[in-house]
Amino acid sequence: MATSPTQKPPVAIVCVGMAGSGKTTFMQRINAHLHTKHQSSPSNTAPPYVLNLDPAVRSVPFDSNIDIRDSVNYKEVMKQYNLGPNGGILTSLNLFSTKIDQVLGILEKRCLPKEQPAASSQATIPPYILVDTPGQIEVFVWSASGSILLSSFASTFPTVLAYIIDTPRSTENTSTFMSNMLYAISILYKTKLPMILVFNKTDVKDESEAVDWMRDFESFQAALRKDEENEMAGGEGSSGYMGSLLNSMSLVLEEFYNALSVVGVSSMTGEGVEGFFEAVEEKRAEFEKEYRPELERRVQEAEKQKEELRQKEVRRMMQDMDVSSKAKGTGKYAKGKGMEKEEPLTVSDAEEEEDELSGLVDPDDEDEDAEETGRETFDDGLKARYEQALNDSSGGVGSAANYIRSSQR
Ligand SMILES: Nc1nc2c(ncn2[C@@H]2O[C@H](COP(=O)(O)OP(=O)(O)OP(=O)(O)O)[C@@H](O)[C@H]2O)c(=O)[nH]1
Repeated sequence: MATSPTQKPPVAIVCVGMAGSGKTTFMQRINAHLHTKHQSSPSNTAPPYVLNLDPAVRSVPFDSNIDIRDSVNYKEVMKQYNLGPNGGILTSLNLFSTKIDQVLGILEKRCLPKEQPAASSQATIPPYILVDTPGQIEVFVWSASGSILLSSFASTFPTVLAYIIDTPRSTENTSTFMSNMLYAISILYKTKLPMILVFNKTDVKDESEAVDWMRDFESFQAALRKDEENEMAGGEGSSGYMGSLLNSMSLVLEEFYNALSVVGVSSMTGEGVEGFFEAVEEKRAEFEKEYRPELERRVQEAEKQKEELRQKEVRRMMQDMDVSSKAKGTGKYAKGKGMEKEEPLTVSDAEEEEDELSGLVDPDDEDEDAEETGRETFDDGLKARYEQALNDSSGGVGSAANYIRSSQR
């Protein structure tokens, strides 16, 4: 049995963008494109796996394999918790993210390559996982649940962000364009995932102007000057401090632009979709080369911290046991173990001491000594068992607590 070499794990494409930028239409377009590809060649490609994470959407124009609306009722959440629309979306996402282990379980089962006979070349796993997100981009990108969902995807699949931009609106003037780019940069640094800028709605206005502004500093300068003149003539534009701010920012952003793939797409006509999937494949390679090692380093760091915490717990427990032994007068603080010999207080004590020296021992005293030794052995045994329980456990404190609980039953 061998794994078919053609079966790569799917790339998770997470679509984010400002409200109305065309995320859902774009999702519908790329979903349709992959389904058409599957129908024309069923043995080479499987259909995509689709997730809808927008709890507030009324209807989605594509079939989702996993839909947040099946698990969380957004309207009910708003009513129950007395929330507004954004709070409702955030709470719905929080509730959904508590089930992320189950979602990942399903995704792993359906989307990860399985062992299959080498002879079989049939593509059985989806080539892509498509994820639609809520229109309120900040609710997803800046919330704890958004981070949990994204990092969970990225820990299992190569994950790429598709940042959808409304091209006609975004290239209206230089300040709108710059605001959009700054938003993209903040998401890139927040999520630390490879990103593709998708200039959408190219049937209305093509992406060439935006790409020029990004790649050619002179061209952005020219656009800025035009905006200044426009503002002086009473129109909308950017002059004065705004102009010089935009000027300096365009210089600073050069580095950021270089890290991005840029594509122009019309979700209406389907133009540019092939180019988008080429960019996704580039980003898959980038994810494996740059992001995967960084992710693994972070996982190792977290494991190391967990181990250190566990070791600290073991030491603390051992110290606690020493203290309790001291309180009982057993263990290393027991009689005859490094403690100063006490003066006899009474005549009978002195006689007992003499008897000990002469080898005459009272049978009752023998019992006491045996009891003492027994207690020491018990303490040592208990220590060893605590140590064993803590060492065996991977959950540290929790497992020690379980051990204590079970030993009390
Ligand atoms: N001309 C044109 N219109 C588009 C294109 N893509 C989307 N639209 C239109 O843009 C509007 C918003 O599209 P949606 O897909 O609902 O945008 P969205 O980002 O999912 O919106 P929210 O989920 O509300 O944030 C709709 O009227 C679409 O028909 C495109 O490529 N060309």
